[in-house]
Amino acid sequence: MLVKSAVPVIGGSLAYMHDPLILMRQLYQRHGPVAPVAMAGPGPAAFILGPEACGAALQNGDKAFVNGWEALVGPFFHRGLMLLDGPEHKQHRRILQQAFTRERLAGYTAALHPAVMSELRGWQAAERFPAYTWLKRLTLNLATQIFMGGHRIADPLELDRVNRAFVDCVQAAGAILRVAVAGNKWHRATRGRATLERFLGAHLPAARAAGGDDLFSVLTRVEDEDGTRFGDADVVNHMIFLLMAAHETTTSTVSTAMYYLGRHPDWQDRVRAEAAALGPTPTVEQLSALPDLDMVIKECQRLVAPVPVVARRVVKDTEVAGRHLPAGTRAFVCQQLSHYLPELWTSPEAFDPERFAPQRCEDRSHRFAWAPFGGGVHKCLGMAFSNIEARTVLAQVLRRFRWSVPTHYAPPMSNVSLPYPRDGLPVALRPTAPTGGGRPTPA
Ligand code: HEM
Repeated sequence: MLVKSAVPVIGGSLAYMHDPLILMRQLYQRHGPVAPVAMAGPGPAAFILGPEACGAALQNGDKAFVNGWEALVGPFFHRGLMLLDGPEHKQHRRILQQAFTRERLAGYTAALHPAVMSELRGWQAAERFPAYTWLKRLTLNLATQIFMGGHRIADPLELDRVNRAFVDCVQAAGAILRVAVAGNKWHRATRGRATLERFLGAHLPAARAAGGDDLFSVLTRVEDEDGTRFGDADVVNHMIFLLMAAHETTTSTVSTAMYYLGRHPDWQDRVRAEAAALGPTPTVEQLSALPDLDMVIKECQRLVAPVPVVARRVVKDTEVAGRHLPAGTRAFVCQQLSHYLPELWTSPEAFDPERFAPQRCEDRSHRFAWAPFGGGVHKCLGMAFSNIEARTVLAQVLRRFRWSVPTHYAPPMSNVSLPYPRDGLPVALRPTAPTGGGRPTPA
């Protein structure tokens, strides 16, 4: 029986929050690719470990798995694409894909440049510049501009309220107390979700009429090959989920890159040279052809996967890697462990972007050796957009600043929901061309 040999009850959740990688390694050593684990929540739970088992669960050959996100983020990201299953998921994905074509990407990218430039004007040289805190603010403001059309639809005060409501929804995903009690995270998120629904609902007719290139406008008119479009409620639900899916993950990638580039000035100089060769408003094609930056970003997503685990629920008895998984099991697919397995990667703890170079291709050691964007029918729909956004932000930061972190500094990570540096990632930030200093105060 799966739960019998589980690590002590609540042990799994606490051990995960302490250090997910240590927990995954221990379970893999003790149990192999399917490990029972006691995680907070109803019913038995198992970690799916190693590339073979992760691949099998993600590809879901016998349709035994459905998404398991509802209990974790469901109330606030209700009916987002990742929370749908079966034919309904397939149909919504088909329509949503039309919002992420190469042509649309070019439109979003053109809007990204001025927005990033304007955000970076607030960055100033400092000995302890909290890079993560500022990146988070930057990507949130980018989402408001690129996704919602920004100041076209609302004044800055209203947009601030919307941003706060959105942050409240995201924070509830990691709440320990998962019921609303006046003033707690769950309560704030419940109000936040209502604010977002009201805001987007009120602006939807204008977004439809505007026919603009921002994601909100685009979602009101995209259709699949049969001409099926989203209803108003679906547009709102997808917008709220997309804001969440895009924000934390891209922030994590860029912040991890700032950390490792701060520790490795040789790599920082290499990628700065690539960024410097770009014009101020590079196209999607130009941003896609930056081999050093590409390797750095992949390496950062390997070392700190923005989504270390994806959640599934077993709906009929099945087998993974020869191990029985009964219906009702909550399955956590741990792609982060695969990123550190010594049988797949040379010196997996080391920052070594060239492992992705054509002559080494360590990521091809197994189809699921490197899987920060998941796999199967739920594979990330925003992968291309996120790559362009991360490259745009990093290229602009590299052109304006150089930075470093102390030799033995490693950021203390929070793993309550998606991983982030609890100390805001302080870096010593200097302009590439000296223009004076100042002490930053993020809002
Ligand atoms: C570094 C950045 C990102 C990472 C690492 C990431 C990772 C992931 C992962 C692992 C999944 C699969 C979840 C599952 O299988 O249950 C996923 C799904 C998804 N992501 Fe991303 N994501 C990123 C950025 C984005 C962005 C920028 C967007 C949108 C603009 C986005 C939109 C989505 C959507 C819509 C899904 C659901 C796909 C489906 O269920 O069919 N993601 N993402």
